[in-house]
This record gives sequence, structure tokens and C-alpha cells, in this order.
Amino acid sequence: MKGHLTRNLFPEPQKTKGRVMSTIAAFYSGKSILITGATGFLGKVLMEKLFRTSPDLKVIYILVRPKAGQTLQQRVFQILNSKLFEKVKDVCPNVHEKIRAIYADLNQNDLAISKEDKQELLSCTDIVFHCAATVRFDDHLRHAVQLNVTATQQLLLMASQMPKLEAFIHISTAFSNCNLKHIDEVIYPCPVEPKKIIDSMEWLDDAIIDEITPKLIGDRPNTYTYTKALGEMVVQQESSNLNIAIVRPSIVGATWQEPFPGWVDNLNGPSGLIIAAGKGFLRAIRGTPKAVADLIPVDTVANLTLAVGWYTAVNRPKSTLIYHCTSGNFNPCYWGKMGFQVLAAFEKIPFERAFRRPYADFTTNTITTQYWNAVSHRAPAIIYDFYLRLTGRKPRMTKLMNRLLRTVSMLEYFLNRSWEWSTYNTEMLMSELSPEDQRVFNFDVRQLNWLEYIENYVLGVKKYLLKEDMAGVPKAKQHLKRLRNIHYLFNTALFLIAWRLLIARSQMARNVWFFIVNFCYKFLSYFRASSTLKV
Ligand SMILES: CCCCCCCCCCCCCCCCCC(=O)SCCNC(=O)CCNC(=O)[C@H](O)C(C)(C)COP(=O)(O)OP(=O)(O)OC[C@H]1O[C@@H](n2cnc3c(N)ncnc32)[C@H](O)[C@@H]1OP(=O)(O)O
Ligand SMILES: NC(=O)C1=CN([C@@H]2O[C@H](COP(=O)(O)OP(=O)(O)OC[C@H]3O[C@@H](n4cnc5c(N)ncnc54)[C@H](OP(=O)(O)O)[C@@H]3O)[C@@H](O)[C@H]2O)C=CC1
Repeated sequence: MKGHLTRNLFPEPQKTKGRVMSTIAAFYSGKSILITGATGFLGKVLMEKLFRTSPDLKVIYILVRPKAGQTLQQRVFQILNSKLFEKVKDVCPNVHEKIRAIYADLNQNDLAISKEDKQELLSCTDIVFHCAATVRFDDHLRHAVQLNVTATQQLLLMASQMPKLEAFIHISTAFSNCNLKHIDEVIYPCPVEPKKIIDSMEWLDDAIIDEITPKLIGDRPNTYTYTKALGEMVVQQESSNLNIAIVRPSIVGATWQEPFPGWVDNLNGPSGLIIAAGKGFLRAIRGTPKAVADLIPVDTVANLTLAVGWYTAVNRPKSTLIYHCTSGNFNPCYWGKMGFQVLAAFEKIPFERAFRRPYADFTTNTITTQYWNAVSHRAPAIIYDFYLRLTGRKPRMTKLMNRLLRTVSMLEYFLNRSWEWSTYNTEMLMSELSPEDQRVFNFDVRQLNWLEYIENYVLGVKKYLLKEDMAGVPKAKQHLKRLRNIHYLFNTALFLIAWRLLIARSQMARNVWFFIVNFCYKFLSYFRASSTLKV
């Protein structure tokens, strides 16, 4: 593909209302773009930004599968009519004509794209953004390989047959090499070749795959990070034929600025834990307060990805460039501090019908974690289920708590380590951008104010995930006050009962008790006597 281009890759910067138009936005005008994973968290934000900044783009092809009883068209309709796309409709009123949903299933070896659709994609596509993946940590290796490795290979094969293709941008993860502490902008090889893994998945049965999975993933924590690393190797193997770049985001969180702050639509990463903490289910996590919380807003990832698409197409770097999209070395935040910020946000923006008052303790001690799990997580769930049973309702809290603790245990790996990612390419790209591009496609996280971001994140979780109205905030605050009083009352009762039992059984406890009562009495008498003397 390299060197096949006949088009003008350096469009003249245009002027819009006295301001020079963004070069990147101008670059995407008139382009046919293929996005995989466009129905996902990052894909939607990427597509929204493209339509908003380059309304003159020709078409966005999205590979979609029917899901949850919805047809392709219904899925697209739902996305275009969501809050996220409100601004797009103003700048690009015919957006529905510019989006073309193509049936595809990345679980199928040939991606299940029809002949006609494939022909159109091959002849028209200018740029590919490959976002689709399974992001589940515990996916069966066969499924994770199919989506994160084989599907990537199939897509690259298609890309190599696209005569107009200018750039192929692959979205990986900054954690694909999380077994290392310092990660450079290079592709690290896995011991077993991806082609061998793909082949073996075809003939090994599930039981044998289960057996060899721990050996294959080695010192990585899950099949997700392992298969994303294999996916990168596949990309590297095709890089001599294609103009490719890889973007590696860290933990992707709610939007920072665009199209508005705090937008989020799934429970992955921190979002689910914010709900669990805000509703009072999760009160302690095994996490290192001083470890870097490498969160990156989803709009920052979209901006960097679009800038990478432009740079790769225009400059055609000789080798595959890798861009780390991380916050740690530009503007670090730490889990302990983030925990405080989330709690502070709950004070202002409490969630409705909380189970207990929000509290979050990051602890590194395994015994403390087990204590918290027993006393603060499982015991209240058992008591609540007992109450549900007594009132003739179905118990559910213990089951919910068990699933939550399982989820937390899977995220713990990322809460107890810090990584260093080199960011030379990302910084180089930033310096290549014109001031207007730096403004429109901002990925400079040094400007991010964490306190403000976290507050908007919590607000976004409340509005877009929990669908709670801000009008309910006073009632939610009232409910939390009631929970606090119940908490104090419960603790006092517990203390008195324990003490009473102790006094009944131990002479020593009785002596201590009499000593305290005697001391208090004497102190009060002295205080009374001295105040009478003053008068
Ligand atoms: C003040 C304290 C708070 C401070 C904030 C602290 C934040 C810490 C966040 C650390 C995150 C570290 C992430 C590292 C990401 C690496 C980057 C990537 O590339 S990775 C890309 C990112 N990938 C990921 O993040 C994937 C992580 N998730 C998974 O892999 C799977 O969901 C699973 C294996 C954890 C559970 O599987 P399984 O048991 O089969 O069940 P299902 O999947 O069906 O879900 C069961 C229930 O749990 C729900 N729920 C789901 N997620 C979360 C959550 N995060 N949390 C809570 N809840 C969650 C789910 O909605 C459902 O509820 P319901 O319907 O029953 O009511
Ligand atoms: N979220 C995060 O914290 C991070 C994500 N990343 C990477 O960013 C990319 C996007 O992640 P994110 O948006 O969060 O993930 P999502 O889970 O939100 O989206 C995944 C996308 O892939 C699509 N997909 C999955 N399986 C298939 C299939 N069989 N056929 C067709 N499409 C399929 C999904 O479609 P459908 O809607 O039909 O399920 C969805 O559009 C991924 O490559 C991920 O590895 C990297 C670092 C962190």
C-alpha cells in the first residue's frame, strides 16, 4: 500500500470566520472512513468528533452486528438520537445519510461481511480506525484470540486490498505489556507466534485451552492484555505493506470536555466502581494509595487517534509508530487522592437510595482487606438479605456483593502497580500540530484539573448511567443523613452490648468500668466545686 497514493495529502488550510481551519479537520473532509467498534465507548466518541469537526466527510462505514434484539438500523438510530450526538445534528444535519452500517461479526473468521459490502469497503475506504475488541478481562482465550487477534488479522488482510487506503490506525491498550514496569513505544514480542496461537485455537478443545491459558499468558494478569499484545504483533507483521500506527490508551474514563464533560455509557474501568462506592456497597479496596491512577478521558483518546490518523496518512512514517495515550507522566494522579476526590464529589452529588453511606479506603494490607470484606461488605449484605427474607422478599444482596467483590479482585492488579510509559511520539505529534489543531484536537492532559474532572465524572455517572435526576439530590442527601444516624445508633448499641457482656464475664472489665465511673464522678465533682468557688 505504501506509495499507492495519488491524492493531494496536503490540503490548503481553509479559513472559517476569520480563523484558520484546523488542518486535521480539513484532512478528513471528503474522506470515506471505516470504523470498527463504533457502537462501543470509544468508537462513539470518535465518530461524534469526526462528524462535528469534519461535517464534509464523505461517509463513515461502521461494522455492526445486531444486538439485544435490535437491528443494525435501530442501533444506529439509537446512537444518532443519543445525548452524545446532540451537537452533531446542528453542524451536520444530514448525519444519518453519512453513516453506513455494514453487517459484520468479528467472531466469524471472514468477519461475515457480504460480498457487495466488502467490495464497496475495498474500493472506497481512505482511513481505517480499528477499535473493536473484547475488553472483558476473563474472556475465554479462544474468544479473546478470535476478536483481538484473528479479527485484526482479517481486517489487515482487507486493508491490504484497499487501493485508496491512506492509514490504518489500530487501538491497543497501554497495558498490553503490563508485565513490564517501563514500557517503550515499541512492540514487544510474545514467546509464541500469534499465527501458531490462532492455528491452535482451531483444533484444541476448551478443556486443553483452559489448561494452557495460564502458561501462555505468563506474567500478564488476564487473557485481555495477552491477546491485545498478540494483536499488536499481528499488526507489526503487516506493517511493511500498510501505513499503520498504534494508539495505546491507559484506563479510559468519561469525557473531559467534548462534546460535554462527564459523558460515559458503560461500567468498565472506574465507572462501575464509582457506582458501587457511591451506592455504599463498596467501602474498601485493596489498592496502593500512592500508585498512579492512569486514567485518560475518552475524548482525549479520540482527539489523539484522529491526530494520529492525519499524521500517519500525511507523513507516512517509515516504521509503525506507537503512541501512548496516558496521563501519568504528564499530570499524575494517585489512587488515594482520587478516592478522596470521588468521596468529596459524592458529598455534593450523592446517588439516590444508597445502601450505606459512601466511604472508600485504599489499603495494601491483605488481612485488613479480608477484615473489611467480612465486616463491611459481606456482613451487611447477609443482614440485609435476612431482612428481605423476613419481609417476604427475595434475597439478592449477597449474590450482588459476591459479583462485585469478584469484579474488584480482577481490577486489583491495576490498582496496586504503577507503570512508566515513554511518550516521545505523543509529544512529537503534539509539537507537529498547528495552534488551531492543538485547540480542536486537544490531547494535552497537562491542562486537566483532576478535581474538576472527577466531579464531572461522578455527575456523568449519576446522569447517564444511573439515569438519576438532579432534582432528587436534596432527598438523596436526606437519605444519607438518615443512614449516618442509623450508623451511629448501631455502633453505640453494638458497643454497649459488647461492654455489657464483657462486664458480666470478666472481673478485670468490671474493675476498669468502676475505675472509669469513679474517675468521671470525681472529675465532675471537682469541676462543680471549682465553679462554685469562682462565683
Ligand atoms: C471511591 C472509590 C472509587 C475510586 C475509583 C477506583 C477505580 C478503579 C478502577 C480500576 C480500573 C482498572 C482498569 C484497568 C483497565 C485496563 C485498561 C484496558 O484496556 S481494559 C478495558 C476496560 N475493560 C474493563 O474494564 C472490563 C472489566 N470487566 C470485566 O472484565 C467483567 O465485567 C468482569 C470479569 C469483571 C465481570 O464479569 P461477569 O461476572 O461475567 O459479569 P458481567 O460482565 O456481565 O458483569 C457483572 C456485573 O458487574 C457489573 N460490572 C461490570 N464491570 C464492572 C466494573 N468495572 N465495576 C463494577 N461493576 C461492574 C456489570 O454491570 C454487571 O452488573 P449486573 O448486570 O449484574 O447488575
Ligand atoms: N475502555 C478502556 O478502558 C480501554 C479500551 N481500550 C481499547 O479501546 C478499544 C475500544 O474499547 P471500548 O470502546 O472501551 O470497548 P467497548 O466494549 O465499549 O466496545 C467494543 C466494541 O467492539 C465491538 N465488538 C465486540 N465484539 C464484536 C463482534 N463480534 N463483532 C463486531 N463488533 C464487535 C462492540 O460491538 P457491540 O456494541 O456489538 O458489542 C463495540 O462496538 C478496544 O480496542 C480496547 O482494547 C484500551 C485501553 C483502555
